[in-house]
Amino acid sequence: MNFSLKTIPKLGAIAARLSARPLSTAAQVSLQFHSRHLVLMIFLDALYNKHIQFGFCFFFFLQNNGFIKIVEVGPRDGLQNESKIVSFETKLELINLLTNCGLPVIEAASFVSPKWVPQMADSSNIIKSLNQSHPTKYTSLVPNQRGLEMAHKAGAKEIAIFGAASETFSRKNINCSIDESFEKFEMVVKQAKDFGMSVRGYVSCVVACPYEGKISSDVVADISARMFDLGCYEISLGDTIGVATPEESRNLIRKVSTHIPVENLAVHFHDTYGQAIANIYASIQEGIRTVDSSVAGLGGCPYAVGASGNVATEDVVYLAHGLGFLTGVNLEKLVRTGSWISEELGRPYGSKAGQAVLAKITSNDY
Ligand SMILES: CC(C)(COP(=O)([O-])OP(=O)([O-])OC[C@H]1O[C@@H](n2cnc3c(N)ncnc32)[C@H](O)[C@@H]1OP(=O)([O-])[O-])[C@@H](O)C(=O)NCCC(=O)NCCSC(=O)C[C@@](C)(O)CC(=O)[O-]
Repeated sequence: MNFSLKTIPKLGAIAARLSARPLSTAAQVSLQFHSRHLVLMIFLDALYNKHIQFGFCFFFFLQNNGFIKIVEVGPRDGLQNESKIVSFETKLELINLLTNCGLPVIEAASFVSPKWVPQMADSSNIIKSLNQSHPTKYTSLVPNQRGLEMAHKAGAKEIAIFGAASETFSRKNINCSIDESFEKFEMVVKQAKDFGMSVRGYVSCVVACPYEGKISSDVVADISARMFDLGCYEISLGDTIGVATPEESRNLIRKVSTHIPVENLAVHFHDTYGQAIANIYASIQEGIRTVDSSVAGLGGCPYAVGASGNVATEDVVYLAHGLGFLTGVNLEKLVRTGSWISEELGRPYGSKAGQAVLAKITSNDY
């Protein structure tokens, strides 16, 4: 391999990250500008020179350190709370635009009761209209057997079950106790696996509940472990009402990751108190590499009054790229998508990074 003056600081940066030390300023700058090319260059170089072991090490590094997987929840979590019904065409256009931005996972639908969440009533048609063999994975919420059957019939390849660490929230959200929800989930996960689907799991109210207040991290760890043991490949920790602070997020991840490997955890922060980006930064420092977010910061949970939208995907992408991680997401396309859907919904554009990039795009200075 040819080492150049350009590659040395970048390799130093990788080594620094591997040894969990902070990046030097020079390395941060060089990573921000060259990381995509560097990744490709090192990997191809390793293969070309038959440095197979090095190639595998690097691939392992990429899998575990260099890539932040963003789970875009805008079309589901973002839209489910909109009071005016969003047309099928607009939803589909949104999902297709997000796919075109390079997002690896998009939560596109929700097979829940249309009486409870009318906005998601067209989920079957949405899933039927998506190309399920596209590299972007499309996932859907499923609360019970009925929802699973509908998702399967529509052609869904992945579902997400959703429970809570609060008894009251569980009853308000899915009309059953935590234990009853696990009885349903057990059957849903088993049948989903028989259908060849993969299953993600959500735990809501991981820091606090809108009805019960503070939630113990021991309870969260226990519920998350129960869900993981059912066969979910990933557990997303939901700060449903967006009250967490970075220290609380850090402590929570430390606690839950004593039960579940950190690679199988995701974070899902709402931004009610403007702490979501700080919480994600703390989570990344604790080893989290999967982050849920919503384009333009859309959203809110219908059963958590006052909770604001998810952290904006644009802000997460800007943070991740700034830290030298890859996301596979084209920020400019994402910003155009975020600005478009905000206009469609008649809302102000809810991403700080998005607003800044948009100002540059429109002044031709990007
Ligand atoms: C779970 C249920 C269905 C129980 O609702 P239920 O009323 O107890 O259910 P049921 O079995 O008695 O059925 C009642 C009616 O709903 C129908 N039904 C039953 N199931 C389905 C289904 N899957 N799809 C379509 N229809 C369904 C069923 O057929 C029946 O219809 P009817 O006979 O009256 O005409 C209901 O409580 C529900 O739909 N809840 C959904 C709540 C929801 O979507 N919340 C928002 C998502 S969670 C969230 O946002 C948090 C998260 C994930 O983002 C993470 C975070 O931020 O914390």
